[in-house]
Amino acid sequence: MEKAASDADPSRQRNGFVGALYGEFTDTLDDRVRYSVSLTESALTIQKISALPGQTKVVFNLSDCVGCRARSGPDSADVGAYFTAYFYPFKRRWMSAGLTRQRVEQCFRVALVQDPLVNLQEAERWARAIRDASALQAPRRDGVVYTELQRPCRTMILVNPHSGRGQALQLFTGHVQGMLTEASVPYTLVITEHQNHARELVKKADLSQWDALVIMSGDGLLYEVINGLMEREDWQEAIQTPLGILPGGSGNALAASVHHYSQLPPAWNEELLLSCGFMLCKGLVCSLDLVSIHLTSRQRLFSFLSLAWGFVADVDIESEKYRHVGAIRFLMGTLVRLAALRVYQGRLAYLPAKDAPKKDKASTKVNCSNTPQQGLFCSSLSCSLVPNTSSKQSQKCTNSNSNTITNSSNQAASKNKSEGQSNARTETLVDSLLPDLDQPVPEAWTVVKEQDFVLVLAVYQSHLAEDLWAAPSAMVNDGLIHLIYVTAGISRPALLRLFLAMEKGAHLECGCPHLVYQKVRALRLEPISAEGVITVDGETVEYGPVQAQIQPGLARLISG
Ligand SMILES: Nc1ncnc2c1ncn2[C@@H]1O[C@H](COP(=O)(O)OP(=O)(O)OP(=O)(O)O)[C@@H](O)[C@H]1O
Repeated sequence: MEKAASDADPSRQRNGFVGALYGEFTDTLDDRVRYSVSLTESALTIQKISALPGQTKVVFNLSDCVGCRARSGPDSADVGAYFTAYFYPFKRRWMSAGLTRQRVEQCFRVALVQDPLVNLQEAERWARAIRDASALQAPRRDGVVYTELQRPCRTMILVNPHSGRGQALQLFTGHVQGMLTEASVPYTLVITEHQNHARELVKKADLSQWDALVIMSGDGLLYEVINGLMEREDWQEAIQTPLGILPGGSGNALAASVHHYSQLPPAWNEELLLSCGFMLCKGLVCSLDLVSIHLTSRQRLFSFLSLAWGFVADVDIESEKYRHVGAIRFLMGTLVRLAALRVYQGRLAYLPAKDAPKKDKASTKVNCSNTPQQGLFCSSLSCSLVPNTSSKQSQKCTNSNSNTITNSSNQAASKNKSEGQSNARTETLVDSLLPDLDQPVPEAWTVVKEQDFVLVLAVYQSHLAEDLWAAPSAMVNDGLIHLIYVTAGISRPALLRLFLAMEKGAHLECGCPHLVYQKVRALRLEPISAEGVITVDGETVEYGPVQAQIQPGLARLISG
């Protein structure tokens, strides 16, 4: 029998949570087993009544709860009603070390009176109170600014049925669908039919119908969605649509990064999927850095993960044929490419981030003392908005592979002139740190002396794949491009050691003289080698000169 429900007492309201609840309910299978159940703003405590001495109560943190649902009895003979709370607390893995989220449900029978409707109302009251309290108890990290997803969150879930080992749809139905139902997240499943299907769809979609766009695939599908959103006339608003990631690919770099940011023990495969599903149900949203990438044909792309050239890009593309083996495809690709190790010739320059170390053994910092470049070291949003008619858009491409990286003091500065101009209807995002691709880089940039590389990798999330912790200090919105390059001369064993160390994020501490790591805000790469592969977020793009700049916090990501 319920003893003290205080939902009407406003003095007990805090942060939207309405008072504590206490009740006594029976077991769903055995009426003789009774439980006392109490709900506070942070926990649900359950104790068996007349428990034997030594039997302790069970406490569930509401930060682990995704939802609670009420229902009436299965048939008219049962006057009782039921409510079930769904938790995903950390538990020790079966047969292996470490902790992982595991599903636990707690179901109670409410039979206060003989009137089934009254019992149902009581069950619903409990379910609502548990849901409301749980929504306020999402696991948050200190120092991260979150907003909360709209509730109920109308979610479009895009699934690429061919991603990874071709099991994304089965993984969704097996591991995520039930969780979303438990969390009362209404969703519409869209199964992509071809490449660029998702891109075209989000480009034309009525986004007022959706509170979140979630991708159940590898990183390639999210890349499509982000670029589709940025191609819209209303891109400024569109790119604010919260994005979510559920790992269904073979790399799953963003999913691994998001899991890592939430400071949880490492997780792979289905455990990683469960973790990302849990974050989706909890519905916290933070900002996500994007990187604006300019190709030689003037095409502009938006990237959330990486820009790669050389070894990493080759392995990514060449290992596509091993995708049926899952994440291990990268190791197989690495071994194959190591056997045929290549040197890639090109020029590299970058704009160091303000707090980057001043000295870099492998780089030449060009004197910039007499040029007013402060504007280039923006610590906040380094973009501006100009009408679509901007001359930048209409300029003809005169660039080629023979372009030479040199420094110039006036290029980016002249770009800054356009800052502040805007047109409410069609605005274009301007990359104020970047000169035109056919112009020299500004003087504040560092031009790398070496021209023989094994790899150049710009990454803006912590992970490049589930087991490749490429940029250990990277955060979802740190406003930084983490530039890693390896110069020619590295031995095969040393390169293999680097990749093996990357599994634990230890490659930067290997003391490898060929590896350089820099935090930057913009970069330019000009391949000299006639043939090669450049990838953006794991997708092949046009080969040739390319430059990029960070656009801090341009998008929004469901995170934890
Ligand atoms: N139905 C589809 N048929 C064929 N290609 C698709 C389809 N849906 C999406 N694609 C494309 O497939 C490519 C790979 O998708 P995605 O990166 O999401 O999966 P993946 O390559 O298996 O994952 P990962 O990048 O983690 O290895 C992307 O270029 C995407 O645009």
